[in-house]
Amino acid sequence: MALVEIKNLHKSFGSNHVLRGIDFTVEQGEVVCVIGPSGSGKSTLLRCVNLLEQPQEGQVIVRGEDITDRDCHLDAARQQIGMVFQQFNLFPHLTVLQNCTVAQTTVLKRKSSEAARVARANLERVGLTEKVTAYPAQLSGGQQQRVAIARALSMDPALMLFDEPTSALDPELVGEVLTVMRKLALDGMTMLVVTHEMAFAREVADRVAFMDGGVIVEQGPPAELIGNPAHERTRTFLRRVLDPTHVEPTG
Ligand SMILES: Nc1ncnc2c1ncn2[C@@H]1O[C@H](COP(=O)(O)OP(=O)(O)OP(=O)(O)O)[C@@H](O)[C@H]1O
Repeated sequence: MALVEIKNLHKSFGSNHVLRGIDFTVEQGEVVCVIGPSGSGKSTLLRCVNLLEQPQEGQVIVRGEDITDRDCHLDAARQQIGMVFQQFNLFPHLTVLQNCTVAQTTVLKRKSSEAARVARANLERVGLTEKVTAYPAQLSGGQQQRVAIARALSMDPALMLFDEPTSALDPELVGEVLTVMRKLALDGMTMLVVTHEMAFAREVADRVAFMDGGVIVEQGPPAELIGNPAHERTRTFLRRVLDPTHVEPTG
């Protein structure tokens, strides 16, 4: 059984039909990167998987449970899914450690000593042990994003969603976040990653999906999808992102 199964997912905002029937699975331990042009619906797809958005049609099934079902226990379903956003969304008035313990104590009802132990272990995983008492404003963007990753990991998710986790970072800080993500992938974490970092997709992903116009146009192993895409839409997109100086011929 796939860890996540998405069936015929549709999502509209008013008359804007953003997701137009997505069928997609993520297997346990798999790293899947979703690439595609701006506005193609990548973030909306992740937000539907995490139920930050309610799809109008279709199902998201996590470990056999349909989390779009009204009777599903939403909090329990969400706990299985960690999400890292483009903006780090840390609480500015809480320390690094507190940012990583607050949901553990309030949502999972862990004792504060246990929450702190789990948080420290995850801060060590992202290389930030020495920053536990710092506040977000005292950290670089790359460090803040690594705290956001440690915070999500501290909830013991079955699946981690990443929505363009390096897009808000200065270029010199991108590498440290990708290194942490690469390590998680090697540790066997199941990850669904929306990214423009093609080198990461090529080197780390087990599978890459190209999304355009609210559908998955094609998907496959990175060498195939990036190296030898079947669809012209994919080739056009890849030409643009792999060679930003490329100018499409007009007329
Ligand atoms: N909460 C919302 N309300 C209204 N429209 C929305 C909302 N969220 C997304 N949209 C619209 O849905 C479409 C797809 O947006 P989405 O952010 O999913 O695309 P994307 O592929 O992630 O783009 P980008 O790479 O620029 O982040 C856009 O037209 C966007 O304006």
